[in-house]
Amino acid sequence: MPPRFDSPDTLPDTLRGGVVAIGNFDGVHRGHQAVLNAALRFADREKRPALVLTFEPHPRQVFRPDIPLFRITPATMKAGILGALGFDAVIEMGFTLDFAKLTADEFVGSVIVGGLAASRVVTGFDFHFGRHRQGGPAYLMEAGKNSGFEVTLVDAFRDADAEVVSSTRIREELLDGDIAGANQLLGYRYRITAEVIRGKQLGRTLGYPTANMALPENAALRHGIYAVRFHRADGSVHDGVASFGRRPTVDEDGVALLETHLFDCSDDLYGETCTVSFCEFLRGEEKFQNLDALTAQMKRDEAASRAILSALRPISELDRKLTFPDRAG
Ligand SMILES: Cc1cc2nc3c(=O)[nH]c(=O)nc-3n(C[C@H](O)[C@H](O)[C@H](O)COP(=O)(O)O)c2cc1C
Ligand SMILES: Nc1ncnc2c1ncn2[C@@H]1O[C@H](COP(=O)(O)OP(=O)(O)O)[C@@H](O)[C@H]1O
Repeated sequence: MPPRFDSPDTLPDTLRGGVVAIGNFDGVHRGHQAVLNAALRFADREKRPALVLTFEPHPRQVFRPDIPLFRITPATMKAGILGALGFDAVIEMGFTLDFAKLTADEFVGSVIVGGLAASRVVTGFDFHFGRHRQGGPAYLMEAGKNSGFEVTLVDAFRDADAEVVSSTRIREELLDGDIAGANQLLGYRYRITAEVIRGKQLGRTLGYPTANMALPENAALRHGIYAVRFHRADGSVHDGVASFGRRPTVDEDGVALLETHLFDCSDDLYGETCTVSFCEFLRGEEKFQNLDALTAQMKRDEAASRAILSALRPISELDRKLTFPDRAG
């Protein structure tokens, strides 16, 4: 995890004067990675620290608090992924309605020049900042000339079908259960981090103990069964099969839970913060007539998941670092 700051004003001198990628980067998807990798290359070439300036909470949550935003990458996960990409620090600038009132000039003066003393700013083609989104790409280029920092604007990144990769598309695919599609756009396997909580203690009696996690209420992931890799706090990785949903067979009106059965672990996981990497969608959630029918299906799910996971390969260098940390090197 790289160091995280809540304001550029608290940066140590060693991290000032860097190459700074600016954006919300929810998901850190392939489009974001095009911007982020450009910043990393410049930082490497120019022997300067590589930083990300992002905003917390997500500005959309501040402007539209009535519409809960499903974050693909909450702040801590985002910082972890940025660290895996190679960034030296992440600045998670507090975003408030007052902060949003800064003019583009004030933002450049107090944040880019004052706080960060940026040598170069790298953003996407459509990044706007300052009151009423008044500062766009042309404004930023001009400000860079006047204030002495370089500006790099990175074009929209498109997938193989020439469609722009976006967080909105990824949210739609997660809701559809198209994990393979979402993973392709992310450039790594979609992951969720949460604490393991207690459930009904029924799983163990079925021969399928499951590590239960509560997800945010608005987690827009399709209910169903998934082949997953499970990352424990000690860094160990375990293959497993997970169910996300309301468990209609055993729980009439329960809340949706993510429950993972690990194939090769019998430890007590309660209270541990763990991460689940989603590798493939197996089937939708069903209501079974009895527990025998459910466990018979769970056995088939386990077999399907084992077959998929035994042949699983990284889809990128980033995915190798995140999903296959034990096979690094
Ligand atoms: C591989 C797998 C598949 C599952 N499929 C279903 C399902 O289709 N329908 C359902 O109601 N519950 C399903 N479940 C959830 C089980 O009902 C649940 O894990 C079990 O009741 C244990 O609950 P507990 O962890 O609270 O003890 C599934 C769980 C696993 C691990
Ligand atoms: N192979 C395993 N996979 C998942 N959890 C396991 C495993 N072996 C032991 N456990 C432990 O058992 C708990 C799950 O047992 P279970 O009977 O399903 O209870 P609960 O309803 O609280 O989830 C997990 O939270 C974990 O602490």
